[in-house]
Amino acid sequence: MLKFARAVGWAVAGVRYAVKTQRNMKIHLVVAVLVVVICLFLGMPPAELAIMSLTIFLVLTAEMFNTAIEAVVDLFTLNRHPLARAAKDVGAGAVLLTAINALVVAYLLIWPRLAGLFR
Ligand SMILES: Nc1ncnc2c1ncn2[C@@H]1O[C@H](COP(=O)(O)OP(=O)(O)OP(=O)(O)O)[C@@H](O)[C@H]1O
Repeated sequence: MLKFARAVGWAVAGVRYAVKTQRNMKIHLVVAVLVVVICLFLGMPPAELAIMSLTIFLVLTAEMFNTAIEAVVDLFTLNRHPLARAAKDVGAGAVLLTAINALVVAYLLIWPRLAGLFR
């Protein structure tokens, strides 16, 4: 049990590191809170809230992996190297894909409800 608690502590430290050091992670978190508030305000049903939750955590998780990749690359070399660039670019590309997915989901689930408010 103590071992599990310690592992959770290290995992939380990882999230704190990403939030502290990554400007994008802070932006993702602010946007996530705003989106959750909007979804609750719009009275979104549970199934759609679950999709929003998955979408939000997908972006945050991708940013965490991207941060880990950047740290490992920088640990390995601070010199310019095509493979270092590829690793960082691919990590950033993964975050971009999850962000595009988030836009699609927001367009499908939030936009119609918001538009409905002004009709
Ligand atoms: N060692 C390297 N060799 C070659 N290209 C690199 C290297 N480090 C970074 N780059 C290039 O610069 C880009 C930005 O790298 P950087 O480490 O500044 O990441 P970042 O996306 O700005 O991260 P952060 O969110 O921490 O600012 C990378 O996507 C990559 O194209």
